[in-house]
Amino acid sequence: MTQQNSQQSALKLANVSKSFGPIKVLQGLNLDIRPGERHAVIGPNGAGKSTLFNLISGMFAPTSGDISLAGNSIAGLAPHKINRAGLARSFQITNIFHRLSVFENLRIGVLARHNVRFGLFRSVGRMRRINDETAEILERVGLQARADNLAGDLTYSEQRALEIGMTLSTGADVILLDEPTAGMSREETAKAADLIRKVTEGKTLLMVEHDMSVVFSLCDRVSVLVYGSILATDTPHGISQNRDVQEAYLGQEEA
Ligand SMILES: Nc1ncnc2c1ncn2[C@@H]1O[C@H](COP(=O)(O)OP(=O)(O)OP(=O)(O)O)[C@@H](O)[C@H]1O
Repeated sequence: MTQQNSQQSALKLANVSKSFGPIKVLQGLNLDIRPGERHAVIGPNGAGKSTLFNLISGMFAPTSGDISLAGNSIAGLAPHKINRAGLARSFQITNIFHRLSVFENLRIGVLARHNVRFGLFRSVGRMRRINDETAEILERVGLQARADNLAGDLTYSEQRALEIGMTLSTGADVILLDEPTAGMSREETAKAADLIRKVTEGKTLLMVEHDMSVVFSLCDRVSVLVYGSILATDTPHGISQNRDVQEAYLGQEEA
């Protein structure tokens, strides 16, 4: 394994542990995500994947250890501060504003990026710039035809695309996606994987994903989380050949 210092990491977790009272959910977890890579975290149910994402995005503070973004510690910061520092997360449970239009949903992130509060457009020029940037994200996630529809009226997979657009709209360099293809048909899954590949170009992606076809087609590296720590990190092919992983996780499916 190559050792990298935190300067070379887009996101780094060093010896991170998290307990809820007596329950140790994560223990001595190390993870080093390189700039520009697409990285999946896989693991059995209850392994701690959601807890891991909650720590990175600031929903919980780690009990011990450090989390850094491009070399700067973010451990224990509030979610909006972590977002400002350059990390955006989409949620496993759809987290969009159903009564706002698709365009308005995307504009929220763009406004936040420019530090503008609702209704306080100070100039026509600024408003135009914000609307132009929103339109660009709308196009990137393929929802132009739905711009004026209420987000609540979109199909499920369109809502997931909107969610991805919302993570992009804040301008973050590091994107966390929590099971972005959960609940999709095979065809929708393939489309979603293509979309994720396209929109994360030049960004760093960390995703929790159960669908191994998505992991294999999309990700540069995979980390396997078992019982609250990382069992292995490798290329998808390396992971599929790893005996420890087969025994702990994949083996169950291949048996
Ligand atoms: N707030 C909490 N208080 C107590 N225990 C918790 C809390 N949050 C999570 N846990 C426990 O931590 C363990 C890991 O949960 P977590 O949701 O992180 O796993 P996961 O890998 O995301 O699982 P799944 O794939 O089923 O979503 C579980 O045993 C869960 O019961």
